[in-house]
Amino acid sequence: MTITSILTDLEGTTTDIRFVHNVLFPYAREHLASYVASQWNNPEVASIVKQVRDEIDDPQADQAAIITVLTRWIDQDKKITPLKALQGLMWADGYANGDFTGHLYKDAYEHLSAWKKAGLSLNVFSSGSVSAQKLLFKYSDYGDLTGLFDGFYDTNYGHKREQSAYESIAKAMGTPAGSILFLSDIQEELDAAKAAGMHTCLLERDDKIDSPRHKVVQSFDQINF
Ligand SMILES: CSCCC(=O)C(=O)COP(=O)(O)O
Ligand SMILES: [Mg+2]
Repeated sequence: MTITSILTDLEGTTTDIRFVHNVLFPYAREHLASYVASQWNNPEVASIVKQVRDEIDDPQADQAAIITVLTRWIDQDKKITPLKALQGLMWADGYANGDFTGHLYKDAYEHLSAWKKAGLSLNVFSSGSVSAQKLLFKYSDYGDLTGLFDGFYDTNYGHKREQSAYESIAKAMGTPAGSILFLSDIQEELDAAKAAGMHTCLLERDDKIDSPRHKVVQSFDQINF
């Protein structure tokens, strides 16, 4: 197989799931009410509020109702596009204030850097918004790594367990699916990517994965192509 491009998931693949669940999500939950209240008239937030109202099919939902819904979605780890967009906006403050830096496994950092040097195209597909993806790499544990990447894709291209999302991303990348290697810790995401014609590799960072349907590795050190 000739791989020219990498498409990688973040949480559980390049980045410790505990950073996302124990640092990023609680930060967004803690700041949600004050952020929505203070930014209510900000056009970007107003557009997110409209998307939330559409999602819950309640065009009259007031500020308190919107905050309640978003808080519930955070608690349920819902991968809903307007929640992800809002989280990205809130995390910008946390990163800029130095409250946290974006976690990246050392092996991911080393291999992404080496692959870039070798001429591969590097791309991200995460449920986190494109802004949130860029923040994680701009303020990463290894400094500003945004320059490593050629493309960032989020759920505006479709959900990560849907084949059509991978087809749309391959099209946007201008690369045949058969030349793309998709990396993820979630089998259903890899199933969808494989159905779209991509090569796949399953990252098993912490827990053993039962009956793997894809090539399994414990770190980027073991990825060969
Ligand atoms: C961009 S960092 C935050 C990640 C996030 O919000 C999330 O839901 C994780 O999704 P992933 O698709 O990277 O597993
Ligand atoms: Mg993941």
